[in-house]
Amino acid sequence: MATRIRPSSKRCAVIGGSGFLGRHLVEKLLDKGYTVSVFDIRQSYELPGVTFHQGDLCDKQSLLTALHGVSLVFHCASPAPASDDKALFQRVNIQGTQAVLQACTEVGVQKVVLTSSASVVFEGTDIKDGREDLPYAKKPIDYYTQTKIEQEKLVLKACDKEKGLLTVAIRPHGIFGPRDPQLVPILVDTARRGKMKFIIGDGSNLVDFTFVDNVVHGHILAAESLRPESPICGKAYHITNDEPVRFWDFMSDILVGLGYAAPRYHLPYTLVYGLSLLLWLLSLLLSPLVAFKPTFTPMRVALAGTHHFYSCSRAKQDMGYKPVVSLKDGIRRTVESYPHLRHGA
Ligand SMILES: NC(=O)C1=CN([C@@H]2O[C@H](COP(=O)(O)OP(=O)(O)OC[C@H]3O[C@@H](n4cnc5c(N)ncnc54)[C@H](O)[C@@H]3O)[C@@H](O)[C@H]2O)C=CC1
Ligand SMILES: CC(C)=CCC[C@@H](C)[C@H]1CC[C@H]2C3=C(CC[C@]12C)[C@@]1(C)CCC(=O)C[C@@H]1CC3
Repeated sequence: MATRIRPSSKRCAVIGGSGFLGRHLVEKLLDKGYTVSVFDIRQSYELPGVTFHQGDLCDKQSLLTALHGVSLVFHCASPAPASDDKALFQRVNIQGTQAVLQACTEVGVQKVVLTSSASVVFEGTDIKDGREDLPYAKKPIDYYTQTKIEQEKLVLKACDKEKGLLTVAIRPHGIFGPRDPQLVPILVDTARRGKMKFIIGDGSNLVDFTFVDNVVHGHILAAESLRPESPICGKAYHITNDEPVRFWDFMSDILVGLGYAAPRYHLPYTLVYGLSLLLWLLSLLLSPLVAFKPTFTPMRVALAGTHHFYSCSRAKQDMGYKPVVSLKDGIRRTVESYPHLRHGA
C-alpha cells in the first residue's frame, strides 16, 4: 500500500505522454503552468520541467511510484491500431486500464481523463452527426476498437464522487498534426508506392479530422471542468474540429500540399470492400507460412468510404468547447511540418 502525500491540483501525469497526442498535451500543460510527469513504456524526448517514468502501465507498482502526489491523470496510452495484436490490445487497454484505475484510487488521484475514440460507436456503416448516446458498436470494426469500448466503460464506471475519484472520457476522431506517426506517413507511403490514384466510392463521404491542438484543448477543458457538481462526471464527449470534410478532399489537400498528385479515378465501394475482406482472410490463412499486411484492410476501406462525423454539441454545452484551430490552418501547419515527406525530398 503506497503512502499518500497531499496532491496538488496543478500536478498531473500523462500516461502515454511519449506518444503523438500525449506529447502535444504535455507541452500545452507546461504552458499552462502544470507540473507534469510522463509515464510511458518508452521515452521519446526530453523537456525541461517534465519527469519521465518509463514503465508498462499493466504494472501497478511502477504506476504507484509515478502517480505519487498527482491529483490529475490523463490516460492516453494505447498500442497502435495498426499492430492488430488482439492479445496486446486486451492486455494494455483492458487489464492495463484496470491497473491504472486501481493505482489512482490507492494514491488518491482525484481526476482521470481518458482518451477514448469516437470509433467506439462505428460499425463500418454511415454515421452522420452522431451523438454520444449512440450505442456502443455491437460488431466493432477491429480488436483495437473492441478494447477501446471496454476501456471506456471501465473508466466511466469508476467515477465515484463518494470515493473522490472523478472520471470523464474524450472521444476524438481522426487526429492529425505535426509529428503524427500514422495519418500523413501512411498516406505518403501509399502515394510513393503509386497506390493513391483511386477514390473509393463517389468521394462524397464526410468525415471528421481533428487537429491535435483541438484534441488537447478538449482534454484540458474536461480536466478543468471535472468537479463533483459538474454534469461531465462519468460521461463521454466527442471532440472534433466541428467541420466535417469529404474524406478524399482532406487526403487530396495533404497530398497536393506535399507535392503529390491527388487521387482521380473512382472504384466502387462494395468491390474494394469485398476485395479487402478476401485479402484479409487470405493473410489470416497464410499467416503460418508468410506474414503480409495488406494496405487495404476492411477497416481502412470502411474508414475511407463511409460517412463518419460526430456532433460535439455536448462538449460545447457542458464545458464550453470550441475548436481553437480551423481545419484549413491545421492542414497548413501539418503540411509545413513534414518537409522530409515532400515529393522528391
Ligand atoms: N491518433 C488518432 O487518430 C486517434 C487516437 N485515439 C486515441 O488517442 C490516444 C493517443 O493516440 P496517439 O497519440 O495517436 O498514439 P501513439 O501511439 O502516438 O501514443 C500512444 C503512447 O502509448 C504508449 N504505450 C503503449 N503501450 C503502453 C504500455 N503498455 N505502457 C505504457 N505506455 C504505453 C506508447 O509508447 C505511446 O507513446 C490512444 O488512446 C488512441 O487510442 C483516439 C482516436 C483517434
Ligand atoms: C478519420 C479517421 C478515423 C482517420 C484515421 C486515420 C487512418 C485510419 C487513415 C489515415 C490514412 C488513411 C488512408 C487509408 C485508410 C484510412 C487511413 C489509414 C487508405 C489506405 C484507404 C484506401 C486508399 O485508397 C489508400 C488510403 C491511404 C490513406
